[in-house]
Amino acid sequence: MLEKDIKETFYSKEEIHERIAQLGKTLSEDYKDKNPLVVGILKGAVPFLTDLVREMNIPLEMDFMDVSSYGNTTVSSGEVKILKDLDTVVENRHLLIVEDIIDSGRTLNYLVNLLKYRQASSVKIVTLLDKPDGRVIDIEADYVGFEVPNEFVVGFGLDYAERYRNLPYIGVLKPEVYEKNS
Ligand SMILES: O=P(O)(O)OC[C@H]1O[C@H](OP(=O)(O)OP(=O)(O)O)[C@H](O)[C@@H]1O
Ligand code: HPA
Ligand SMILES: [Mg+2]
Repeated sequence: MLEKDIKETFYSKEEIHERIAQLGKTLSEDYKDKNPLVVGILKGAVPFLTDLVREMNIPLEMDFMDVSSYGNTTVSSGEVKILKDLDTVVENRHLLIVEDIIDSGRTLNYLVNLLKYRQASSVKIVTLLDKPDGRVIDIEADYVGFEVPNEFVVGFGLDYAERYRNLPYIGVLKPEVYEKNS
């Protein structure tokens, strides 16, 4: 059903699960005595976060924020809005922001500045995907799953017009899918 809209697969289900297991192991070592607050950015980070925390065999807490800069398009508007804030006080906490992708860098730049301003002890980023050629703001993740080329990718949390988040792998859509929508 969903497969018929996909032109090419970049990372398979198996490759993604293997990489998440490695990241979880590294993070378990780096955060073992820190009781980190794992901050998931809705909605794209949900599939990655739920798999990642189950590979982290240490005490941790979770909270979620919803910010938006894309709406239903493939181009960032440049403006970041908070749609849902954290419930947790972050002062003196070690924060690990979990994202599905860093593209322009605007979302994460905004979030890192905000959470540092709120006096977190440390703020680090783990992202499933990094699209370095999309960058408009100079920001890097501390932990990266995979690099992707400068194309609009979907799957494993990443959407096009709210669809394809439940695809269990990462790929690109056939051009006619966009044509149907425009
Ligand atoms: O580096 P950037 O150019 O800022 O892009 C990355 C952000 O954009 C997407 O979120 P979006 O705002 O589309 O919300 P969603 O996660 O609900 O799809 C993605 O999940 C990242 O949060
Ligand atoms: O390539 C992308 N795909 C889906 N959502 C995104 N948000 C930023 N970049 C992307
Ligand atoms: Mg999106």
